[in-house]
Amino acid sequence: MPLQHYLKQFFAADKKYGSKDRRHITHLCYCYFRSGNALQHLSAEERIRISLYLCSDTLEGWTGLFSEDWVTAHSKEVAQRIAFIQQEGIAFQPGSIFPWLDECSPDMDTAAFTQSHLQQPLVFLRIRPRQEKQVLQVLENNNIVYSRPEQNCIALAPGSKADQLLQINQQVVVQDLSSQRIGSLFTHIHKPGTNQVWDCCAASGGKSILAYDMLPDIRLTVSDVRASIIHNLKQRFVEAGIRNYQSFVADLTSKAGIPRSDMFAGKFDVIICDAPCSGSGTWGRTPEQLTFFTPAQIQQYAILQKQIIATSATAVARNGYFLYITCSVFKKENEEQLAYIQEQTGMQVVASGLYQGFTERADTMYAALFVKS
Ligand SMILES: C[S@@+](CC[C@H](N)C(=O)[O-])C[C@H]1O[C@@H](n2cnc3c(N)ncnc32)[C@H](O)[C@@H]1O
Repeated sequence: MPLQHYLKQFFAADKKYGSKDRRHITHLCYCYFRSGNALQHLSAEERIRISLYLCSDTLEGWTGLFSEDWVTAHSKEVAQRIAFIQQEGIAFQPGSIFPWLDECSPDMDTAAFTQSHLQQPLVFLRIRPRQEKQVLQVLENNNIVYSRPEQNCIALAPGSKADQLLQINQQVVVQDLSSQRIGSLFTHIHKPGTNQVWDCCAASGGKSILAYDMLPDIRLTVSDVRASIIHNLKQRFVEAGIRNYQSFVADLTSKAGIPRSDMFAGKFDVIICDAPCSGSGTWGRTPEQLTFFTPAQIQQYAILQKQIIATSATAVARNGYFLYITCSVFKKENEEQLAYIQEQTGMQVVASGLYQGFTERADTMYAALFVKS
């Protein structure tokens, strides 16, 4: 169970905690998990205290937990906070926060990646076409502090109220920076006429809305193994103004899972395969995974991904495109799947790479775009 849901249930079951208590307990639990596997030799209390020191940009409200020299030495820079606690004799190796570095994509800056878990990622919004002026006006009128890492991207501090002031899905979509950058791969797609696009692991449609906003003349088909998430997608599409699309529920581990699979062969100009994965590029948002993840899961995901690829890739039309995406940092789910797709389908790589969002307090993702010439 995600920590967020666990805490919600915990607070609902015991009403004695006021809103400030809930906020503080939540913060301490998240700090505790952010240190991953690095401070496991300490007692829980001490681990919470040291993690709090490492993860906080400011000790305001918490100074009573630390001696005066610790408070004075506290820096805004994570690297300096790490250096200080090491100098104080606490055995802390940032590399142990995330102990599966050998499994990671070779291109990754592993030192920066492990350290990034000590900081909560930002919230990113994607401005939808023709909404920029109104969106910026709302942010300015409400004195919201933001930055723009990309023309259509708004980066906000966690807990910012901006999403309550804007029309979500209509004016902006909540979408991580790396997902937004993956959208630029759609600029490689050149095809006259209608683009038949199948988002085959659609969840609530984040990538579908991105494709809708970026590809001209698009006809969407969406599916997922979970009926409940397709229900959410339909609601979201209403808000996003997407009307003409087909949807169905399908388990793509085998062709038998697709209704009328014979109708699908070679039908789609673009297939988006945003596959189920370990999510290891997003653990800055769910740091409890650093404690509960077991490496055997990497292989399980890799098998599931291969099955989904094998089923969905047969539906790519001649001169069509296949976009494989994960939010994982593991090479078994990324580069090794690229090799598998090439080998199994003969499709050619147009572009591929790891989107190292952790350098900008965003998620890390992998994408590979193929063409079937
Ligand atoms: C990474 S999420 C997709 C996120 C989505 N594209 C977005 O942008 O919001 C992967 C999705 O794959 C779905 N999935 C898992 N196993 C599947 C299977 N066997 N067949 C089809 N979809 C599956 C999950 O239900 C999940 O919604």
